[in-house]
Amino acid sequence: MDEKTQSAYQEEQQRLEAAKKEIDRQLERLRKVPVYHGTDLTEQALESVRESSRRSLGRAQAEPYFGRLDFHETGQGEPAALYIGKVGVEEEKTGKLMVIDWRAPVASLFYSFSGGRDAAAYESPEGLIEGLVYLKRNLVIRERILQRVVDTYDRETDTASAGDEFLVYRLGENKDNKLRDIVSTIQAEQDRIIRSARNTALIIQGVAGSGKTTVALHRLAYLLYQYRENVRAERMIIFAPNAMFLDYISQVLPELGVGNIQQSTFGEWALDLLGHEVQLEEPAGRLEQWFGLGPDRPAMDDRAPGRIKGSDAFRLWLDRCLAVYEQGCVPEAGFAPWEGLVLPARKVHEWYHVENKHYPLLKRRERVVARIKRWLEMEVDKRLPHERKELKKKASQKLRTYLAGWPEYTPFTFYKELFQQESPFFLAGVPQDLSAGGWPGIAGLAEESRKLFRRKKVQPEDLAPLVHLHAAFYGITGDRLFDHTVLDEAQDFSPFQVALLDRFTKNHSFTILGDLSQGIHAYQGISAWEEFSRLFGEGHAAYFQLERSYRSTMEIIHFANVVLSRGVAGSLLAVPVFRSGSPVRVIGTPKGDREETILGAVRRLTGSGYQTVALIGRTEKECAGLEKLLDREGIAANRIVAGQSRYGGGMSIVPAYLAKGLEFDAVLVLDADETHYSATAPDAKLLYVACTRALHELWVLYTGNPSPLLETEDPEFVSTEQPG
Ligand SMILES: Nc1ncnc2c1ncn2[C@@H]1O[C@H](COP(=O)(O)OP(=O)(O)OP(=O)(O)O)[C@@H](O)[C@H]1O
Repeated sequence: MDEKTQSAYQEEQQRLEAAKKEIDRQLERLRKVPVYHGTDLTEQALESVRESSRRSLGRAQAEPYFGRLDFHETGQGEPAALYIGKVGVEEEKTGKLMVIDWRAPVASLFYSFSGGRDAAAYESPEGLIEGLVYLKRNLVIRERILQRVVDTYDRETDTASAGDEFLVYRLGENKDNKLRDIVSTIQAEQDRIIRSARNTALIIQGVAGSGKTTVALHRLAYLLYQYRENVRAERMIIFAPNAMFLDYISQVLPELGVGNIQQSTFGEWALDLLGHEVQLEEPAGRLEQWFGLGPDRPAMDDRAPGRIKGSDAFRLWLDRCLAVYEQGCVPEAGFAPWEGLVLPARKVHEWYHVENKHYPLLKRRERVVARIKRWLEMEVDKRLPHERKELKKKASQKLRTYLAGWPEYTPFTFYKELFQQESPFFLAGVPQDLSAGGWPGIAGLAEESRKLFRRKKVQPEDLAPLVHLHAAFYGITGDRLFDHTVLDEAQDFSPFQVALLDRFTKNHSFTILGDLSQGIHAYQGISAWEEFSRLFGEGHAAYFQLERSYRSTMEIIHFANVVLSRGVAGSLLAVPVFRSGSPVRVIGTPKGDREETILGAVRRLTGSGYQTVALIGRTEKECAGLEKLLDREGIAANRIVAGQSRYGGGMSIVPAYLAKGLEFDAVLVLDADETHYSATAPDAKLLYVACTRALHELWVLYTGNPSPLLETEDPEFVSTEQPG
């Protein structure tokens, strides 16, 4: 350690001792105050403030801060040393900020400043604040002990070289089985997204490992801090592809001190809203259909049911059907409860189409029916008392018949009817362009849907239409509205889903993140982000692109980029952080040696001290075979299957299509031959997903001929030697 570093270390050591003392003292004092359980409202409010302080200080105790920025604000006395941590802490006596919350405006400088003698600036509620940065320092404190002091900028020497070095040090660490917060190393391009204004739909295209999921979670924490008067955690929601992924990311928000944010899959949310009127068809068969091998795989193009039912055109078609229903649902004839009396159709139409126009469809029906009943009662009352009983009986029978011509649909019964060729809505609603071949598969699709609906089952792509109908029939109540909505793996969402969620989200407040290159569910997702941005209308959406990848070593990223570019022309390629590791190993073996090679590779990787290792197969069946193989050798592994809700970590066996979003210290991709991964876009995306799950080490195994997507030539990044 040179002299300068030593003195910096000592200075920080002293400062840390003082900070710990102050935090401990405050916490001790607060813990001594008995917890108030009474009913006095003022006392309750005070208790809630104390409880929140106890929690914050408790979190600050182990790691009070992670960064320091010496900033001299223009026009102010002296440079101030600002310490930045996960929670803000005030010095009790002076009220001075001892630690600044990472989300505070001034802390943004810590992330955006990348060196240079020029003035730096940050946005504050009072306007733009300018000044000079003298020092930017990263501090690693673990369990109250100062472990590292790294200056990433020093004005004296005007150096800003160590920024990446510190990041690379953090990235080089092994991962346990959960995603973690990144507050100490948020990058400037990520920070811009995190701190973007609330009332815009952010669409973030980011390469694999660019921190999209992590950034979205940090953004939630930021919004809760910055707009605490207007947004509530329980009114925010994260939609993720499956329950296991939600489990995998479940640590980040608590680490950031945020609780109570709703987390769901789109399916769960929709089924709940529909009161479980329908059930989802088991996903396994569908996944097998799309991710199986052989010639029966359907084309992932616009003819896929998910693309049709998820399109905006389908939503517009539904709206036309609803309009047809709305126009024609009130019976043509008037209501005649008994001979000589008629409630003219004109009157009922007026009640429905004019007076109650602003109510949702079924609410309107309810109100008009109640009105007819009131009218009837008044008419009965006008008659002689001894006639009334008989007339009432007759009238209710007539009313039943009258209302039978005005059916009370549920979202599902209405939707079901749209798929019947003879339905008036189906015929009246199908737009010309569709029947003229806009949706070539529509007839087959309708037939498939009819079969499924008979069993009261639906596919995922039916859920957005059903919720759309639900909203038209019953409206959207205030308690269903979100202050902010996050869509992770958004490339797998349909335009219909996004347009629908926009109705449930206040002020287009969205964070939509994904990667088109990982769009392996192209049978339901999108092929360009404009499919979403145009839904929000001019000025309501902003687009960001993240190109740097933080997860994997340079060698792995280089290798994965080749896979992608060989299958998908013109795709956005990841730029690695300068972190070098071992070359990717591409190992070809004769068929008879496959099992031995796999076992050898597994033993080598698990013996290398990695905490998480994944064997990524192509199909569910092949993964089951791998599980058996390891089991026979007494090697413990968790096989990941569709629909599971927990992520176990350690050694995993997983089909590539379920590995999306996850990451592992080391990855072994199996069966990367020409049959399993051909030079097509869907296969390239799948193999790209598999390869980009690896942080530090990637091995790719094949028997027979290698996949044409594999790079086997470049010795700088790839080794084809058999491991000794
Ligand atoms: N600024 C950063 N500092 C440290 N680590 C980072 C940073 N940004 C991202 N990472 C790490 O990179 C990895 C990838 O992050 P994340 O899973 O959020 O990326 P992603 O873009 O959602 O990936 P994918 O699309 O491949 O699922 C994680 O381990 C995360 O902690």
